[in-house]
Amino acid sequence: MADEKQRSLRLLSASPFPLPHGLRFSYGTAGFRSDGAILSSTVFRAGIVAALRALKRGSAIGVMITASHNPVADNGVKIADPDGGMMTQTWEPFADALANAPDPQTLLQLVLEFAKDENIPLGGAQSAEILLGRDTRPSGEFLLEAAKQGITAIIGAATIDMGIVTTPQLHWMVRSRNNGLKASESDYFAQLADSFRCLMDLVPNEVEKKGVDTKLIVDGANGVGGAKLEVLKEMLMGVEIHTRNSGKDGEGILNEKCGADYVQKEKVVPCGFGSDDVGVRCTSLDGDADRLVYFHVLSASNDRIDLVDGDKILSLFAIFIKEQLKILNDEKDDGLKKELPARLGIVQTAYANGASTDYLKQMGLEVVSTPTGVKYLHKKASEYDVGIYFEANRHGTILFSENFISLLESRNNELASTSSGSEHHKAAQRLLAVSQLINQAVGDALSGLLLVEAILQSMGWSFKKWSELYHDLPSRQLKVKVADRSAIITANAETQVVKPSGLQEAIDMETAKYTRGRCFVRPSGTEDVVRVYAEGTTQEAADSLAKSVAEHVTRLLGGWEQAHRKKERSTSKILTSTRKTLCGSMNKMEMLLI
Ligand SMILES: CC(=O)N[C@H]1[C@@H](OP(=O)(O)O)O[C@H](CO)[C@@H](O)[C@@H]1O
Ligand SMILES: [Mg+2]
Repeated sequence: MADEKQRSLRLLSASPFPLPHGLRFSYGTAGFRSDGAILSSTVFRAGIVAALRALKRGSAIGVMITASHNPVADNGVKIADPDGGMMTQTWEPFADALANAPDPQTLLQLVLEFAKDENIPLGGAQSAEILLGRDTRPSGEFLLEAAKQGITAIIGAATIDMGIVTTPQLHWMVRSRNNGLKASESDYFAQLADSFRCLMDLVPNEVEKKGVDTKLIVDGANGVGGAKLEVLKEMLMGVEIHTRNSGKDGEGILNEKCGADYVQKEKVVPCGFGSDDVGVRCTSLDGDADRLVYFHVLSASNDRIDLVDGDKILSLFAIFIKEQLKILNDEKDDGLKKELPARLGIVQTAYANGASTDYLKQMGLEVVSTPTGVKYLHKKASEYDVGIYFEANRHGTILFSENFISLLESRNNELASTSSGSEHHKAAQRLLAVSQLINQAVGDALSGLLLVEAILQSMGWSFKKWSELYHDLPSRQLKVKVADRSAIITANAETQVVKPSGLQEAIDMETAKYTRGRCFVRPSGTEDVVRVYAEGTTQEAADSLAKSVAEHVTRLLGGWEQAHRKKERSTSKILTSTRKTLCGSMNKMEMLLI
């Protein structure tokens, strides 16, 4: 045992991936993210964190190499906890410290101290599994190897390479494996296809007779989602899926002028779509297929779209779930009044369009707000029997509590024997199918789009009807580059600035100039920018509110333009020299692998 421990420590201190000089890495909104060329040390160290987490929890942990909607040259790494959710925030400071340890000795010291504090057995007495996945980025292959080396530097930790997968697939696999369920990619596809079929079988006859448009064109962002959908669609009935920008045969560049982030932010058609698609239901995934937005191409003569974003997808899901719960608890059908208590909660962030929040509240739903990032929304949603969360950019899912599912299952069994085929029974079956279809680990564009399709067909809704549920308030998002975005500290789910002083007062003063104006600023967790969001009753109002607040941000935090340019120059020098070192390491590693 002592020898094993010695070996582990030797591996750690011989870290083959030096920290790029002068850079700092931070476990942001969705893990570490940066230029893929400078991430190997970070990914190696994230591998160590994942291995320690797996040993601590005695369960499988996930490591996903992706930078989602970012440009193709970027990459990132995030860790999935045993339940398939994001790694607990309490470990983020350790992940940050490890990622920035200046030399192997400090790295080793940090690992030893942390393992001691957390009672993590180092020495091989306990074993642990880490599931690894990556998206289609070219730097992914090398970074995956860096992660493997970090993981296996901790004796007892073993890697299982799941290959190229979507982020939600990897999270789903971790969750399923830890729940003792089948967890391969084909199991994932089978679960989605089965539960989708179940929902389609339950489409009311009168709606089916009327006929609903079944054609859907999917923009795969030239990423992993398009290719996976090609496989999945072969297993589906009742929906006619056409994929574009699926990234095969060098079709296009990842996320470039396509994908959910582009479509949602630019509000224009993605590349590969045009006049032939006017009036057809279209959807865009992002680069790692955990986001999705729907749209209609409005006219053959320009690139404008009618966008249905996360807020409206959330509203559609909320209407459907609320309706099924109502039917289930409705006395009329068979006199079998048995209340199935279900606390339904809707979780949004400050980026949710104000019109959506008003709409959901008018429907009598409980709506709460959290800071940006799935980790906050997911945690909040899990406090409900049924919690639906979405970011406006469409990161989200529906969570069902274990207690609710077990009550629902027994209710379903009871109804199957007493009133099979009744409306109560169908509602119970639909809710169970939704809980199987929608990814319980994390937001998932593939399962999300199948649920949207099934609900539209169940309710007999056209895209137009859905899109006209409510009218978004005009909004504008701006990015402001400042020398140090961490100088902004926010409170109240990021709607108020606490520091620097004077900024919130300036925002309040500008906002007061507009009817129904709303504006907030926060430092991005994934890009080196401060984000400004503004809403108003007209586009001009939203634009001008955002612009004037952006000027205050620059006034109070800027003035460091020069410093920023200096920083960029030195970063680009670092990047060039790191790329050279990296090529050396890659060659060395290839030799090692051979
Ligand atoms: C306004 C916005 O779109 N923010 C995005 C973006 O976070 P920022 O911290 O704002 O950079 O990336 C996150 C991870 O993908 C996503 O969760 C979030 O919604
Ligand atoms: Mg993503």
